[in-house]
Amino acid sequence: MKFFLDTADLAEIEEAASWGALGGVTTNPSLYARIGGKLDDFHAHIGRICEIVGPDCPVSAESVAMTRDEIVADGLELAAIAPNVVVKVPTMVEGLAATHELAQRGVPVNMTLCFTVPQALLAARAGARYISPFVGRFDDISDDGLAQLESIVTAIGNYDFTDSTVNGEKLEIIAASIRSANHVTQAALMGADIATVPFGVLKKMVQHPLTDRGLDAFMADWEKVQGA
Ligand SMILES: O=P(O)(O)OC[C@H]1O[C@](O)(CO)[C@@H](O)[C@@H]1O
Repeated sequence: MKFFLDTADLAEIEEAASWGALGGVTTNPSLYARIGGKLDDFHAHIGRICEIVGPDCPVSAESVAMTRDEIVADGLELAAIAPNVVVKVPTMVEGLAATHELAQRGVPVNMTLCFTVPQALLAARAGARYISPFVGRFDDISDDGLAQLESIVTAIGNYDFTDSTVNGEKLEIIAASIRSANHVTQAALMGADIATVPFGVLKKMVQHPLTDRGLDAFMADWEKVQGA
């Protein structure tokens, strides 16, 4: 499993990148609004993220257009920011058509707001590079987000999907809307390719009380050795 950071916050991205386990970044309009982002700085901000993570880490930037032609135009502009930009497109009819065209023009697409197996299969058929099923938002409405993710992982895994770009990259599933380290564990066990996690969850993934307790004991014993 690869880990993407789900944030538009440059300090969080810099910190997570320094840990050496960061595989990419996902942003969305809400995350950009959360850091006080301004419309006319959006492209430059995505460029800064791409620079921090380097060319091997995909950075998802979302189109906010609603028609296929506008999404394609938007997507081409976003893709021109840096070679590692992935255009995020909502799973809807106009989004499918735009994904198909963008992929054929060599632009990798991450289909977002994906909740069901039929949506995921259509996104895959349209040529998406990534599909982002949301886990936490199902939990928010008293449904089982992990069970929904598992259905999508199983259904997509029944076929051999590649995206529609020239090189035909393997389609990857991004477990999105992740709320806890346990979401990550379960997503990995069911074989999701990627988890995109908020920085708070990434920090929790490193922690365990037995690690803390063991470290305290080792440090205390080492003090004894030094005093002997
Ligand atoms: O439910 P949340 O925590 O807002 O997460 C929404 C998800 O949507 C995405 O835009 C999907 O890629 C991610 O950025 C995020 O994981």
